[in-house]
Amino acid sequence: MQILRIATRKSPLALWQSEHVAAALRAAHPGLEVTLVPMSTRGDEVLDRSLAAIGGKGLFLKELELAMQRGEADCAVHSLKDVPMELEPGFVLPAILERADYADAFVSNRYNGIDELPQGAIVGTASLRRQAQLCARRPDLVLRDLRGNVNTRLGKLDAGEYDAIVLACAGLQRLGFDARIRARLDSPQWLPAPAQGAIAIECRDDDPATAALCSVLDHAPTRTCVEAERAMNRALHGSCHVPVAAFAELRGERLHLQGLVGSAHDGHSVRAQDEASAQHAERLGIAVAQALLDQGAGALIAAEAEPDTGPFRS
Ligand SMILES: NCc1[nH]cc(CCC(=O)O)c1CC(=O)O
Repeated sequence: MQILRIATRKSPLALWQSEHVAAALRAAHPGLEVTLVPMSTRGDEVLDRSLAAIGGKGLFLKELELAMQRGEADCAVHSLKDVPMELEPGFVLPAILERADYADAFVSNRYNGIDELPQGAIVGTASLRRQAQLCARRPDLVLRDLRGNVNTRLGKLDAGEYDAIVLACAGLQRLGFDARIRARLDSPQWLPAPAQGAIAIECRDDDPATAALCSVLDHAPTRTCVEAERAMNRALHGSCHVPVAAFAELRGERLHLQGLVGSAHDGHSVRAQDEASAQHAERLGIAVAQALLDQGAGALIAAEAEPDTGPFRS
């Protein structure tokens, strides 16, 4: 019998996503045995310092990629929004699964949305992208760092450390916390991280057998959308510690992309949007990035990109 070993982080969300992929692969390939290889990564262990400061890029992937190189696992499952814009050489993404809810969630035990928060309320998020959008909408809010996995973050909210927090709807829904979503923060007023809500499978590029097994889970419309979002982020230099948001959607044959670059400090932000044929996803991403740069996005990114300035990612 053929066996496929999936390397995964150990957080509840990572395990859920890997189990989800394992079940889909078993259903697609009767007779295939699929097992999980849970691993710790540096990104999971370092919770007290800014991830950006310790070299944010790919922190959650490195150990899983080493396991694939050592032959201890065949593939790895990731939240695509945590995957660097430039994949490590020697690796490919044979499948990007159909996107779940792309939106951010407003979570609070007392308030129903951002506009209901009292003056000076404390909102927790480690994401510069979320901080920038909060600050643009409500400059009076006090933004506080919030780290840890989804369960940990909800625990800190419940302990009274924050009036509200912002998380991804997809992660909450996957873990059964739908009922905690008090408001969906939706486009066009609020934009998600590039590729938020999409799960990707990674494998070695010299392992076509694994790639072929995984590729049955690929969802072409999702791939098209996230290609545009990631191309935009890449063109902006998009490491993960800049406040960049992007959301693409297909309307028939046309692909629409909205992008935002903001400041987590003064609420200043620039936005752009454009559309193209679905075949030109990458070109569309680059065009929207250029439109953002034309409006001064470069200075916003440079201002946030100094080492040690702060938290990371979305
Ligand atoms: N930054 C961590 C992370 N990576 C992916 C998700 C959610 C699931 C997804 O976007 O697919 C989360 C949690 C969050 O942002 O609330």
